[in-house]
Amino acid sequence: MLQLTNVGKTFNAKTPNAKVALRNINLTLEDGDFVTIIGGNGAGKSTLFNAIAGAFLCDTGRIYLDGQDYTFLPEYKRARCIGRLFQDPMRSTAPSMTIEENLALCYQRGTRRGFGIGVKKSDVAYFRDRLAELGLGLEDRLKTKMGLLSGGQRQAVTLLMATIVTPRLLLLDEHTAALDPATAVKVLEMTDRIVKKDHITTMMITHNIQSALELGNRTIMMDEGEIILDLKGEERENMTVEKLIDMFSQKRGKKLDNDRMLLV
Ligand SMILES: Nc1ncnc2c1ncn2[C@@H]1O[C@H](COP(=O)(O)OP(=O)(O)OP(=O)(O)O)[C@@H](O)[C@H]1O
Repeated sequence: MLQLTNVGKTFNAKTPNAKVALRNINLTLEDGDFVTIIGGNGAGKSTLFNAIAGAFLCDTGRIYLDGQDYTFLPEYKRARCIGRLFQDPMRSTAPSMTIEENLALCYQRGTRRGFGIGVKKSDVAYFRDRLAELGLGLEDRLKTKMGLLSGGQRQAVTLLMATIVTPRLLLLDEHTAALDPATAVKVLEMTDRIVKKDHITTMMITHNIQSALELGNRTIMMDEGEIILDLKGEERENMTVEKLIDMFSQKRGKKLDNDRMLLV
């Protein structure tokens, strides 16, 4: 379970450039919740992920994951339990290392077998099986360097790397936004399959409102550092993109503004 209480963050505090990026965020996720997150430009979505992952310490509030207080834990320690994917698939991988070496690094980190890029023979069969599940034929390319893969293939392997040891929390920051539409659909299907199979508590930022309403079991909308809508159950099932945009305008007295947002 993830719990955020009164989390706040202001960048450049006490300067003319002060920017309140998170305002008093209160949020509880149950185990296995899959929450999609939408919001306009600068709403605070990535900052929320940075706060949870420990890219900086928050000014106020506390963060708990599975009962452990993460508030002051350094980022590298949180990374042992929090998987994170970014828009750029290369960000979390070593391009000059092979698929199996990249997977081995993540697998070893989880099982505390020490570091180094040695790949255990006994693990190779497991990697092959997990890669086969992706349905991209990558199980026969274990020795291919990550840098030679297409964007979609890389993101699929990155997803596997982040989940090869089941994380307590998975943060997906527009992880399909840089892919062509057909590949994005494939990677989203993979994501859904893995998250459901391993019952992973997941948060996914997306600029596609339709897929935000279709994937997962809950949708949060942010604006100006606040959570302004939290949809689940029947209300979410009956929600449409048009209704959501209307709700935003009514609540905030302005139009939803995101140059990358897909409104249809
Ligand atoms: N390191 C930083 N220093 C100063 N301001 C920052 C920093 N990181 C984020 N901000 C500001 O905080 C606000 C929230 O940014 P954030 O990146 O979280 O928005 P977002 O919802 O992810 O937006 P987008 O969809 O445009 O990526 C923005 O005004 C942004 O300029």
